[in-house]
Amino acid sequence: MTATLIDGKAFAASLRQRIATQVATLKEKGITPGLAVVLVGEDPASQVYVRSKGKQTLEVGMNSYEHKLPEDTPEADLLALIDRLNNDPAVNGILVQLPLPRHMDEAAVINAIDPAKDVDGFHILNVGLLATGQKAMVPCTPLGCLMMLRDQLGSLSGKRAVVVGRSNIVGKPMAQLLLRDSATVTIAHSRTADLPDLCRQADILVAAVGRPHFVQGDWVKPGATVIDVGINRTDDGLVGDVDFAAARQIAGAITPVPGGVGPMTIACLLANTLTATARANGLPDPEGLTP
Ligand SMILES: Nc1nc2c(c(=O)[nH]1)N[C@@H](CN(C=O)c1ccc(C(=O)N[C@@H](CCC(=O)O)C(=O)O)cc1)CN2
Repeated sequence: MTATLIDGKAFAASLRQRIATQVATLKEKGITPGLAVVLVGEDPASQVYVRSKGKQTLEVGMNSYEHKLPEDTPEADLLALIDRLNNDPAVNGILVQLPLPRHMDEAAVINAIDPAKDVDGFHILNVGLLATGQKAMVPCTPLGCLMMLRDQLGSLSGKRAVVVGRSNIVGKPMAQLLLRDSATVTIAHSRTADLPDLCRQADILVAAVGRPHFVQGDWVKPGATVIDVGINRTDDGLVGDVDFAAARQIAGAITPVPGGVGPMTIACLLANTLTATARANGLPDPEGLTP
């Protein structure tokens, strides 16, 4: 038996459709959500992502503001731009595309963003709110994974989840979200002892280590749901962190790369922008877009 494919591209398209409907309702009230995306430098992948973000923002009816700065921009100039965006009432969401050039202090830049406009959910305040189970802005990639998991499995309560990867952007917030849904969560990484054995106990296996085909097929528990967050450019093209061909023979359901988690990242960015806009205007959180 081969696993069910979790189609992130289709899921993201239907999520964007729901967001567009809710944006139209807001616009009837005279409110148009605005998302500002800042790109520093010319990293080719980042340029593609920023272009997609701008295009999809406009497609759902929001205003898009793009700021492209040269690679050698002084950090002070970036911080001054963030300050302007923090104080601009037309801007509800601010995102600084990562990675930043090496001369910049990523944490200082992220923490300069107004937490209420931090649609990436990377600000230290949002990290703390999520960790303590309070209303936060939630990082887009883990939020997208959670939506797909809930859709696939219904309740996550009592499931054993293993998250392979401990990054601030994916691994740690993913674990927080799974825990919030009452899964039993282990965060593992490349130095975890007996990692294959640990993964074989997982009903939900999330791979976010950034190493091509790191998770082998025989690490997967029969019937498990496998979420592959990896985006690795190799000579064989774009591949995930999971050996997809082998894992799909054993898993119950699995996300492909490309076409799995990736498209959900941008759809959830739009969802977060809508949420930030609603909160800024004293409205209830939009239906089905927050954890
Ligand atoms: N400020 C941020 N920076 C970065 C984030 C982020 O969430 N916030 N995440 C990644 C890059 N990223 C969005 O910015 C992103 C990555 C991948 C995709 C995607 O749709 N991938 C496609 C394949 C596209 C391709 O060919 O490259 C897929 O998986 O199907 C969207 C967004 C790092 N930086």
